[in-house]
Amino acid sequence: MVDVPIALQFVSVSFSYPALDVLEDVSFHFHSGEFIALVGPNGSGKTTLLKLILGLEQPQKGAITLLGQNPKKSSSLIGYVPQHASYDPTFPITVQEVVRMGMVASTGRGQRKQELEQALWALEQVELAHLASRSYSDLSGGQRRRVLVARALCAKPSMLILDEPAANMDKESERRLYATLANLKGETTILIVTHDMRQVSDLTDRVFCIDAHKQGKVGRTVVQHALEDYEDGTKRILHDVRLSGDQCQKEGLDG
Ligand SMILES: Nc1ncnc2c1ncn2[C@@H]1O[C@H](COP(=O)(O)OP(=O)(O)OP(=O)(O)O)[C@@H](O)[C@H]1O
Repeated sequence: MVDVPIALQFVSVSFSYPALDVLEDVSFHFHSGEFIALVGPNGSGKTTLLKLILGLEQPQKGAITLLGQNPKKSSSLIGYVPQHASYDPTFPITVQEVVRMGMVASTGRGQRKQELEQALWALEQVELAHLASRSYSDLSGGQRRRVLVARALCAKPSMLILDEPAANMDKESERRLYATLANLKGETTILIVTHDMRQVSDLTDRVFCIDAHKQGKVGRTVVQHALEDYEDGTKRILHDVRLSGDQCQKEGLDG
């Protein structure tokens, strides 16, 4: 496992908006193939951290490496599943067409057949291939979220980032979504961002919390906490057990 490459690394990163220090002296990393949860209370800086990962904002201090490069260069290797995707319900678009949007940048004309096959493959991953020709607006909220996962998977990303994936979902939709993610675990690096500070999915290898400020600092930092298995199949975040943000779960994985 020593050779598993680092997927994302923050080294002493600080970021402020003009009148607000959000993140200060943040260092953590995780490896390819890991299933990572990033949690933080409302307003703590989760979206800001995602923007930094996706290269949409630049840190004032420190360095971020995503898949071995500056995030601006590697963000095309990321499949991003937003919390909400705005759409016009009167616009007649099928499920398959929504999924194919995930490939707009990667394929040119004349590759329609390959695009269709890839879209179908992505829909199979989320167990919705049977709805490929259905209108997107006819789907339930939970099904739409899984279509967005398929859209992100379509371009075969190296890392999947999901923002509050189970927000407003019923239990059954949530179970199906996590069953999809369980199938992807290990093959794709997965980062899930949520504001639930108590627990994470049992698929989670490690959890990073956007936490209180380090002494003498104004912005928040990121701390790795230990996890404990709950009886209901989730994992509880042990806030009183802090691990170094650079401590890997597996012996010998570090570096
Ligand atoms: N463009 C901006 N300019 C100035 N301040 C901002 C900007 N975007 C966010 N903030 C502030 O930065 C802090 C962190 O915001 P951010 O959206 O990253 O938090 P969050 O953890 O994603 O919150 P939530 O869970 O509510 O979505 C908040 O205090 C927010 O008001």
